[in-house]
Amino acid sequence: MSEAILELSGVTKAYKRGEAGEVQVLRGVDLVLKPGEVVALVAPSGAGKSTLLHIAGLLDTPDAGEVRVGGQAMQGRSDRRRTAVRRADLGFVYQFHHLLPEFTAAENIILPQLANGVSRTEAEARAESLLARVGLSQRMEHRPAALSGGEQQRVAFCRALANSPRVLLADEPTGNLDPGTSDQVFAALMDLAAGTGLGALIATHNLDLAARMDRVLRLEGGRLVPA
Ligand SMILES: Nc1ncnc2c1ncn2[C@@H]1O[C@H](COP(=O)(O)OP(=O)(O)OP(=O)(O)O)[C@@H](O)[C@H]1O
Repeated sequence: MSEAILELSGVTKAYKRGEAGEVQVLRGVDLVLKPGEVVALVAPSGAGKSTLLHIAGLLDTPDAGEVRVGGQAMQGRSDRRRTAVRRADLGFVYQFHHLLPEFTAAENIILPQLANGVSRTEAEARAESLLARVGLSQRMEHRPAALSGGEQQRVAFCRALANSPRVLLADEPTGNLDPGTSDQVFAALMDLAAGTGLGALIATHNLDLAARMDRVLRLEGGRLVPA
């Protein structure tokens, strides 16, 4: 549908495995993500979730098939164009958040905005507002090492949303958190997503969490099927 913010069709991907030939990980993945939809991606370890998220996030290219972001086909686009779309339209959260340790929580959210051409004043205001939405106003000037795991992960969500992406892609974002903290981070995500039209594709092994999202898709035999 034209209103899709992220669309994958017939996406395939294989990796070479030395002498042993190749492993076909994705065999025709179809996905339509609409604005405001939060979709869980579940699959056993090794099924290809990270591969799929990397392709959806324009960090890797499929062997065949199409990826569209905001209706724009990405196939055959230059690296420069793909990077521009990735910066403007996509946000990422990883299990291990990769916050920059030498910078404060606020700076971690400000820097990606400066890289995207936003003025410092605007970037600071956005960082402040995002951190306030996840209850971290009092932690803005702390460095990651002075924050708890849940706090760091909330900062990572804010950073992913710093440039107001259309789509958030998250790989096991609550995997290293205890259940209470994981709930807290998830609630923060839903709060941030609500009303902004942000769509999210979230890989998780946590089936309780998955069940609270709008839809659950399972990666099975290299394809996505409703769970
Ligand atoms: N660069 C690569 N070269 C060769 N094989 C790879 C490469 N990346 C991934 N694979 C293989 O592709 C398959 C899918 O890997 P992927 O990391 O996408 O799975 P996953 O579902 O994210 O797993 P997990 O839940 O354990 O993170 C695995 O068999 C993996 O070994």
